[in-house]
Amino acid sequence: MNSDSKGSILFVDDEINILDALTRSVRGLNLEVHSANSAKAGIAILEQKDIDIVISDKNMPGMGGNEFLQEVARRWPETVRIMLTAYTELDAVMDAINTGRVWSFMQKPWNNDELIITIQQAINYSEILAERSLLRRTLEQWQSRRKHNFMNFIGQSTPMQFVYDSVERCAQSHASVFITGPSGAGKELVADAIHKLSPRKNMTLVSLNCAAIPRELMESEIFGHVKGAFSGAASNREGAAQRADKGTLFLDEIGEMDITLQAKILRFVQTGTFQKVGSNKVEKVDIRFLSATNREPYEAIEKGLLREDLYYRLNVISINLPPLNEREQDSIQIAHFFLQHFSELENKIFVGLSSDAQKLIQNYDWPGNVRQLENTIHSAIVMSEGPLLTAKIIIRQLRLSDQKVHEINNKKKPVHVMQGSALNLPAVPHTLDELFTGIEGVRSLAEVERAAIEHAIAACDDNVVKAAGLLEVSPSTLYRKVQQWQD
Ligand SMILES: Nc1ncnc2c1ncn2[C@@H]1O[C@H](COP(=O)(O)OP(=O)(O)OP(=O)(O)O)[C@@H](O)[C@H]1O
Repeated sequence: MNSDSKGSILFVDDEINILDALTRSVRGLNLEVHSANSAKAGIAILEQKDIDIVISDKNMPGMGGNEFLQEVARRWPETVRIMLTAYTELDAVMDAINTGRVWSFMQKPWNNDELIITIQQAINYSEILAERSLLRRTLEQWQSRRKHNFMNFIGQSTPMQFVYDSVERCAQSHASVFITGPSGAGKELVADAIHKLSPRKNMTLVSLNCAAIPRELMESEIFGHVKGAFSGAASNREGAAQRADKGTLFLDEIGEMDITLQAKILRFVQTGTFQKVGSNKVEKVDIRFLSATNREPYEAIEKGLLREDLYYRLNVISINLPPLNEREQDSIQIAHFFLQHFSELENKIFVGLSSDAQKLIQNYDWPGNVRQLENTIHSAIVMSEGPLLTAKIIIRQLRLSDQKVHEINNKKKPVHVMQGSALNLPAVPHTLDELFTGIEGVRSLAEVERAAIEHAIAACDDNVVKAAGLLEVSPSTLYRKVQQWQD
């Protein structure tokens, strides 16, 4: 196609004077025009050129228009196909539209204005098809690169793909990483994955939970102490700093660390040097720092729980873990994984989750995130017998009231466009009544149109020609629209 033409068109007809007339009719449209006097010659052109629109006669010697357009649909599905027919064979043309061979039709003798409008609509449709196909290819590529599981993580949701990507990207560097996310969402798992994928993987990852260690012991836990540094310090002791030398130090719940100790940590992070408690000797180590909090960092800074300068030092790269209830279908996958894991561990025979259990797991909020799901499945397996893990067992473990169960069961989770490898059409209300209720009932015109058409077709017992009559549009317009939603 030449670069400034608006598209390319191929006319196929066994009558040369028709081909000439068609070519003349589209002269003003700035199209690259090809013509062929048989289906065979048309296919030869399609094999060589990039054709956007094909207009073919229906009745030709040799391969007829029907068969020809079927072949075009099979081999060049993105070429828009229009049938030209001298007869009012509406049923045959409808069948061709219905089965996707044909997008629209023109009757011979044609009206020139109508022909131009149909071709202009076909050009627009062809552009939509090209854009959609590019989008589909991009999504498919992205989908195929999606990680189903990553390191010790289960889950293939979109937000987790970002987490996996960030972990992979930052692991190789020396940069400090600050991990945020609610309790039990997998922050420690992130730290572990970064260390295992880093050049430091053969050295030690030392994890310190700042919330679990008493404040007065924390400094000694990190830097170690010398004999007699404080009462009870009966001998020299190495701290996490020394153990993590050439490796990684993970400071979990950093917002719980004593604020005065945070000043020492800042110096340690800046210089890599420290002194054991009770010692004047300055020691130097080579450490990569990872830290985490389940608090909102800026709130912790405002409340005076986290030093701002320390936060900026530790937060060269940030990774945020989404709560479990924002991870599409991950909760079901994780539940299956733990079901198998704990069945083996506890020597029980559980083969799967019942459908009501899956619905409950999918709709429940899991305030304690993956840890709560893990513990719930574990306790459910211990406290019951297989072979199916049912909603009833989970409800008992979670101690949910009837009211809560009712709320969970009636919750509507958002529809996720990508599931498995197929692309699902977004859900659209199927009746007009479902549309117009309050401000939330305001819909796009496309949705309203689709609902009106679906309503008409259903009301006419799937008789499209009758529905088209009631809607005052042509049946081919209706077929075209229905076909577009299905593509
Ligand atoms: N995506 C996941 N797939 C499988 N297991 C997971 C996943 N995320 C977390 N877990 C498991 O859930 C439990 C809690 O994870 P982890 O300790 O990493 O959470 P956390 O965010 O560090 O929690 P806290 O804020 O309480 O320290 C662990 O047993 C971990 O192995």
